[in-house]
Amino acid sequence: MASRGELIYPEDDRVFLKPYLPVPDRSQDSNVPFVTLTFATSLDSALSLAPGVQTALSGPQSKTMTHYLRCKHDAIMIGVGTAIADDPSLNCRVQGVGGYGGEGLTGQPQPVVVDPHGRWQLTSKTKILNLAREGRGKAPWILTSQTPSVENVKLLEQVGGCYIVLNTPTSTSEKPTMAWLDMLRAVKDRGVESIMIEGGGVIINSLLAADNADLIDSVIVTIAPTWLGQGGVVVSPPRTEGSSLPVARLRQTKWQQLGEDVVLCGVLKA
Ligand SMILES: NC(=O)c1ccc[n+]([C@@H]2O[C@H](COP(=O)([O-])OP(=O)(O)OC[C@H]3O[C@@H](n4cnc5c(N)ncnc54)[C@H](O)[C@@H]3O)[C@@H](O)[C@H]2O)c1
Ligand SMILES: Nc1nc(=O)c(N)c(NC[C@H](O)[C@H](O)[C@H](O)COP(=O)(O)O)[nH]1
Repeated sequence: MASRGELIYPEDDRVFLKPYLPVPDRSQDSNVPFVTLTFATSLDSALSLAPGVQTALSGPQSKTMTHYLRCKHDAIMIGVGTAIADDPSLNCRVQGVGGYGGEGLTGQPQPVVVDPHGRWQLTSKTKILNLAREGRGKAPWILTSQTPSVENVKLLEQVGGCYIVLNTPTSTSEKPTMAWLDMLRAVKDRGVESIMIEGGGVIINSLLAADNADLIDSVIVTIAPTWLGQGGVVVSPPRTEGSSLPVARLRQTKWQQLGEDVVLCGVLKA
């Protein structure tokens, strides 16, 4: 019996997800990891009420599914917008899969934050650093394209995290500047065989865009029965200029009701 606050993911539900999970050794010949794109969305395709606002969409069952997914991947990636908005933990909190609360770090995903322009100011109160200090999650890697601040490096390295500086051309504007292939190769070079990419909007929309969608192996979306309304952070990837075709379509789809939500799984590759 689980005590209060513990998450449990039933065996039957695990079977449903299996075809979409990373296959051991599958990507050994590849120079990028197995990529699962996963997020929770409203009926109007919103991830949150507004940029910078953390918005609970998943109910308890689908939230547990997300945590189970975390333990099935070597790494978990978010954008700096999400890091700043959510002050996330990025650990797996499902009972019995290892890693949380005294079982060491086995089974915990490596958090990776995409922060090309060094927007994320770490402090002694940053949740993920404290969790790493307490052995309840791994210390993050931060992918950046510019030299990080001395203060941030110190706080990060104290708990075992690091910056990974990618030598891609930078711009002075706050526009994404790092190529997906370079980011995924960088983590693969450090031993990551599988990664789940959780968001937010800029991350998801740029990954789903035509040039990058081939990098995605699986898509697992939680759809919550709610409309967040206009002004939210929306999943709606850009269409190739001049094209009147849809950006992407899922194949091999399966749907599962989890509590009041539905979980949609599929693949993008033919
Ligand atoms: N519902 C969900 O599943 C879910 C998941 C994640 C985040 N969220 C929410 O989404 C919101 C944040 O979304 P957002 O769009 O503002 O931020 P984001 O997390 O997508 O981060 C955006 C930033 O990440 C960097 N970035 C993204 N793609 C990049 C690329 N290809 N190359 C280089 N840098 C890149 C850039 O600095 C960009 O400004 C928050 O409100 C958060 O709570 C919801
Ligand atoms: N599955 C899911 N359902 C949601 O309703 C929601 N808001 C998110 N958001 C995704 C986001 O990437 C992380 O859930 C947060 O950044 C917080 O992560 P923690 O729980 O603190 O580890 N994800």
